[in-house]
Amino acid sequence: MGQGRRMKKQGPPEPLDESLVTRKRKDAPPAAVPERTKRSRTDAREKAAAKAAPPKKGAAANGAKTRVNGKPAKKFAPPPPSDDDDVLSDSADGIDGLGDVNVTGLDALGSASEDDEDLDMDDDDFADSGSDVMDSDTEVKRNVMWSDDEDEEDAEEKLTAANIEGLSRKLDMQRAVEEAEAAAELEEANLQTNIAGERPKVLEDEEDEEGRPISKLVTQDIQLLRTRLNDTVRVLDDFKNLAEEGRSRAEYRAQMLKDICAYYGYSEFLADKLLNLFPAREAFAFFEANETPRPIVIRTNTLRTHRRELAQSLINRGVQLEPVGKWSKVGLQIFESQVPLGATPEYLAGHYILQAASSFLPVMALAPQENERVLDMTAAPGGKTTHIAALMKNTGCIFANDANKDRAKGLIGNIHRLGVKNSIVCNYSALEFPRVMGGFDRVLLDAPCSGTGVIAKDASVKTNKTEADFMKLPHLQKQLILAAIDSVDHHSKTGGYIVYSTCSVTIEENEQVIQYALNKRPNVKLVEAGLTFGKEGFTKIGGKIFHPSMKMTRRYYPHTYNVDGFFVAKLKKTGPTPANAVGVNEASSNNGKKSSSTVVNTEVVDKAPIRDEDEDEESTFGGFDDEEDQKYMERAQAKTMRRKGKDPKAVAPKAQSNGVAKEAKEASAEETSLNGVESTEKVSSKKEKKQKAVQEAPNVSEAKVTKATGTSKKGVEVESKAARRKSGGKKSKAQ
Ligand SMILES: C[S@@+](CC[C@H](N)C(=O)[O-])C[C@H]1O[C@@H](n2cnc3c(N)ncnc32)[C@H](O)[C@@H]1O
Repeated sequence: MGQGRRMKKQGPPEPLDESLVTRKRKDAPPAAVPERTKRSRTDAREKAAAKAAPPKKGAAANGAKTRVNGKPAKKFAPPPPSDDDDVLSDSADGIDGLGDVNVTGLDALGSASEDDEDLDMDDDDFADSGSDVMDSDTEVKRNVMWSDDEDEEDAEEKLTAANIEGLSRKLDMQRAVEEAEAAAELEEANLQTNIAGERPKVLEDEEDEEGRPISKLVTQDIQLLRTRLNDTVRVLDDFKNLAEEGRSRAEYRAQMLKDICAYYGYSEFLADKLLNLFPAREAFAFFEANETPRPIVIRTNTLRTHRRELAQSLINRGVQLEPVGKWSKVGLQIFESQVPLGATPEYLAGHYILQAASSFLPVMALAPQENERVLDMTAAPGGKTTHIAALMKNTGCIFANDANKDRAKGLIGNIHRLGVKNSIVCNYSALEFPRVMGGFDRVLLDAPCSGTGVIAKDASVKTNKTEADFMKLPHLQKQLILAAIDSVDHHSKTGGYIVYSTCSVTIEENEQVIQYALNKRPNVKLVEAGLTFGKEGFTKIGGKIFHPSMKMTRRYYPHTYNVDGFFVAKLKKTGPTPANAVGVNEASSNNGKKSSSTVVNTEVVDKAPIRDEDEDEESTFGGFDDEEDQKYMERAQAKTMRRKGKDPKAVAPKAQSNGVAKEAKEASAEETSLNGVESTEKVSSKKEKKQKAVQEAPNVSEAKVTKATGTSKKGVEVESKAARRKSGGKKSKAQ
């Protein structure tokens, strides 16, 4: 961390200090340069670093040291195995941040939050956020922060004198450094900012064959490059007054893109994609924030301890910490540690897990209740599964699934260490759900993604993502979200929710996936995620228009909340998936192999009850008995008719059996059109009756019961199965 960088808390930002808006990062004191240069991938920056940077104090690349503003780096043991891993790639462990505790210091550029509604959403949050919490009324604030989730008795306790002293010292130092930095930056900014009214000369006169300005700075002077970036941003901010005559906005944007690639080391493809997300100034802040790691955060495992107890134990070991913010009851932000956080007795005893703050958010949105059945579709290494278990107080049942066996081992390790007792680990492609199992009260889909929200953790994302990735990943994400929706029981008395999250900020992986789900599944709607901060999802961007309810989704950025970039959406399932809906896996591949379930296009599995059949039953099941099926179908039809007030005996048996599929279709259509509580009850009782009929039927095996339920529910499926039976085909595994 460079000198002068401010230790900033995670969560909603403190109100902006307008006087700082003109501060420029380019003017940061020299010590800050190597910090940025550390992540540079360009020759230019390496050269500049060699020229300008003093030798680095305490490299943080291995995440082995924690240090606080200007303090000498303290020895810090290597991090523990990944607890929190939100990127598909294994390299992006949530604990990379064990390196420098750092902040973006981007309030100077922070126009991002100026229009953020959340600014006035929860005043309390702001009371806690910001680096100035430890001023003279530190203790008062601290008590406020601690008291929200713990016993009153606890709330009255004080932190140990040692910790308070340590924190006070640290804050004094921070404040001094910050003030000096602010003064220096302002002074330099005044010097360097063009004289009022003068238009900065940003664009080169020479042009390439496509008419774009040719930059001569890239390999020459990193500081000048940064100055030009600053100036370009200023021009784009106030184009009318600052642009050179005859120059277009596109020219300045092209210049900015080029300079961002050169300065931060992005591929042009990705830089362009990210640049498109924000206005110029905010984009600059975003790129800049990706150059510094997010603060280290641990999540208290409330299955084993309380946050206060944990904090006290760690303080006694020389860890300086604070509650992460009022928005979380379990997070602790680590400022400095004398001990390896991944090897303390508390860690080994499962009292906490190292987890990025933003990873708390999807689980908070999911809000699992005690005694529910929850599916965590992509669970490894288990940061969120174990959080879900804690919120459920180890009751109910969590199915923690991951397609990657090796990663599932880490998941099992965390489950054991944290004392989770209500979880079953499975190793399926999530695309196989709900065929594997359905009827969940809630499903979390923390989807594999490109990791554009965690570039600070994994700088390789800057260059290794291609256009193909942004086609393949969204494709998978779209299939996964359909599987997630179809796995939820819309009858659930307590739930019926799906949470979709990614640690990416791209539109393709977020809003577009949700829009796809809304299009393909009319039986879901977006609902408020219940998170106290976060920017609204886009309803309109770059010519794309999304459903107005998309604003209920939440976006998180490093530069606005000092957390990893994240996206969270919460959906409520309001009815069964229509039988004619597009099935999961249609034309999709599963790890390169065509999924077995592609066989039946019409089969959209959406079943509330869990299938009882297991592998053995599946393999020994010898096919359907037409006669027996006939009896069952007649019985089911009779029930349906009685329910509708008709007398089944008044209808000829042949007509009855012929009418089965039609009735089933009608019932399905009826269910589909139902909405809201009242209708959910109707559907529920209908389904219960169906199930009862099935259970009452003599000589019907468990396997058949499930099949039969499915048959009566899905007319289309009846037809395709009947057709297969007629052609003599045996039941395939895919069925
Ligand atoms: C973002 S990480 C999940 C992080 C996890 N939720 C946590 O909090 O620790 C995405 C996970 O999805 C898994 N995955 C990728 N494709 C999958 C699929 N088709 N089915 C199930 N899991 C998959 C990856 O192995 C990876 O562990």
